Amino acid sequence: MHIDFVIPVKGSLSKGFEAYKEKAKKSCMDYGFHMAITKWDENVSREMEIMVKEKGINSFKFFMAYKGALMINDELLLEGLKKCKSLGALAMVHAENGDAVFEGQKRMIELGITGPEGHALSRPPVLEGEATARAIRLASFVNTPLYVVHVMSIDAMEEIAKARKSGQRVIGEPVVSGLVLDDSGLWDPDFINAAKYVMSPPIRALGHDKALQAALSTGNLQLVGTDHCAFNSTQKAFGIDDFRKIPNGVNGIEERMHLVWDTMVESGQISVTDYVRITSTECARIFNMYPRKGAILAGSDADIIILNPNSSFQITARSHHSRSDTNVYEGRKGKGKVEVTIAGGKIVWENDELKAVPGSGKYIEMQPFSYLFNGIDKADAKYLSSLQAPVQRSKAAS
Ligand SMILES: NC(=O)NCCC(=O)O
Ligand SMILES: [Zn+2]
Repeated sequence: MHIDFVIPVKGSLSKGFEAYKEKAKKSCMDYGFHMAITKWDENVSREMEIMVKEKGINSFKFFMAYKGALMINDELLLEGLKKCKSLGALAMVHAENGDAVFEGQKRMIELGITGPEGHALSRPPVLEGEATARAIRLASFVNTPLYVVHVMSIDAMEEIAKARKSGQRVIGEPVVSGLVLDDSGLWDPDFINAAKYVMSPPIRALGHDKALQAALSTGNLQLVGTDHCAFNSTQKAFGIDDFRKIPNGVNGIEERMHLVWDTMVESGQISVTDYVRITSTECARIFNMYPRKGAILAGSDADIIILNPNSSFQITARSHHSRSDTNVYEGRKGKGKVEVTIAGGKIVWENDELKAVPGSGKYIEMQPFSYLFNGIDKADAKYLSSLQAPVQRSKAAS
């Protein structure tokens, strides 16, 4: 199953939902949606309610970056966190300080750095760490769970680890690109090669990848996503003279299971059981689909992969199934290959051949109030009873 991000259409969540349902009609796999919240008014608040109560959406993404486009400020984030809490929906954040990124971009352009390396230089790890810390503190203030998407740096990961250690319900999701790549590709003299690595937060310098892997293996980060958002080289070339115009995003959906196995299990950093947890079970629990998804049990959906640890893979744009002409993992080889995929009890991938029928994927509704909300009401009640306020005072002037 895949959970995609819906962007509202002309500010309307319902229109966004319908547009994505339409696009998904050809889906070969089961799918669900997270919904982005990019502005705030009564209508958005009402529509969030409809999305949760009638449309099967139980998570909303707030962008703390992309100033002038998707970015929301702290006031809106607070409104969103409160609304999510009341609905039992999970608040997700794209955590970068958008105002500072804007400043960093101006700085790079003034220095004459207009190529893809300017993308990484304009939004360093400290800006990801700052926004992650801020979102965590605001979620703590509201007392609602928080999910940090595409954790790319040590700075952000350490904020999540610290909050979890203090007992806060924060989930940190690194993505495959952050786990297995470093930023050197952004300095490639060939623009198209360099531009394919542009995503946000940026792929970081060597060292962040290993630290994120370690955090996954110790449980400081909880699961691995992809943030799959592929653009071909023609689309990436929109930013040939200005890195700010390069569309953000990299591929990963086809590569995730192979690369996580090779990087985490084959290297001995995690067990096979942990591999199942960080690629499947944890996601199903967080988004309240367990045990329908994320488990092999009587009554579950029978979505299963058979991965041969002795078989090897090689990734290349020539043989991948994406329509994009580039692959950010080009040339990468490793151990552990998915040889068979079963969806809903039927074989949909075997002998390197896709047997899935377009349109056979079902929309999976996700219910609110996952396990992350257990006990939140009790903590709120405890907080209220601890206030010793309001103090009853006599109105008479002394
Ligand atoms: N990660 C990335 O660059 N994807 C595009 C949109 C987003 O920032 O989530
Ligand atoms: Zn994002």
